[in-house]
Amino acid sequence: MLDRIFGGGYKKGLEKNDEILEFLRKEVDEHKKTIDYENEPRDYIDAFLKEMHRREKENNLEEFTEHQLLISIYDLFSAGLDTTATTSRTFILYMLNYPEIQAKIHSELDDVIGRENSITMSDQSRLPYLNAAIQELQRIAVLLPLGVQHIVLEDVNMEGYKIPKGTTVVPQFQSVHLDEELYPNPELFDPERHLDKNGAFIKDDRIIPFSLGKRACLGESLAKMELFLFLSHLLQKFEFRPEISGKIPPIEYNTVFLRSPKAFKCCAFPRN
Ligand code: HEM
Repeated sequence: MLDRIFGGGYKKGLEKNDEILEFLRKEVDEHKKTIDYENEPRDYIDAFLKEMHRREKENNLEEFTEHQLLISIYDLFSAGLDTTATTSRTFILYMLNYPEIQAKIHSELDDVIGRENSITMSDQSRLPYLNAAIQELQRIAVLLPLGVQHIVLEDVNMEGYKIPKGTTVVPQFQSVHLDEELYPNPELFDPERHLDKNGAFIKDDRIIPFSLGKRACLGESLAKMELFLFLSHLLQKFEFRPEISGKIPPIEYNTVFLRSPKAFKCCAFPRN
């Protein structure tokens, strides 16, 4: 039935799913052969296997099963890879469309870090313009326009609306991120929105790309670190220009689960 709706895509999806799980199963089997239960875990799989091992002795595995291990690795990769990669791709697209902003980030990086020094998280507070550009990116990109569905556990009254227990709710980040009362001319990429008159970075708690609450993104701090380190290093080393001079790729998205820029080409020139 689902295949008739999705034109064969559902079956193919399930097959791909099995291939990924098989790949992960082999990794777990390799770990089982080489793990040293007495020593520090080498990685997440070791840590999980160690906990399984400890619980096996107590006959209390609960959710620490091998299936759960496979699914949680799958979750971490599927939630963690495309999200940061797509956000980075969106950033490059904006740099092509806003060369004057790219030039400002270049100049801040040159002044504060230089072109040869490696950038670490301890440099973050010294790069207010870059932080403002990343916050603006996460506002305007609206990476997950439909968030993740949740079910209301009890009756809720919200600003006069009654949401009965059991209702499925779908957060819409764009209703805040692109609200023109909060962000005049919301489609304009403008890092200056997030700087005070002295050029200091202002953190904006209304921008919530990682959602809120108990089920908010598990990888938020990792993702923020990744974005800062990837994007700062990319712009420290490269200048991004359109593939054909003057032909700037338009800001257009494909939206499935993620809002992802349509494929575009560009050139990365080393900044020597
Ligand atoms: C720019 C990067 C990212 C964005 C914008 C993002 C955004 C989100 C959002 C909106 C949710 C749904 C929260 C909810 O249900 O209300 C979520 C869930 C989740 N994210 Fe991320 N994410 C990013 C990167 C990552 C990374 C790097 C990881 C891990 C390596 C990760 C792991 C997860 C996991 C495991 C969940 C499910 C949490 C749960 O249901 O309890 N994410 N993320």
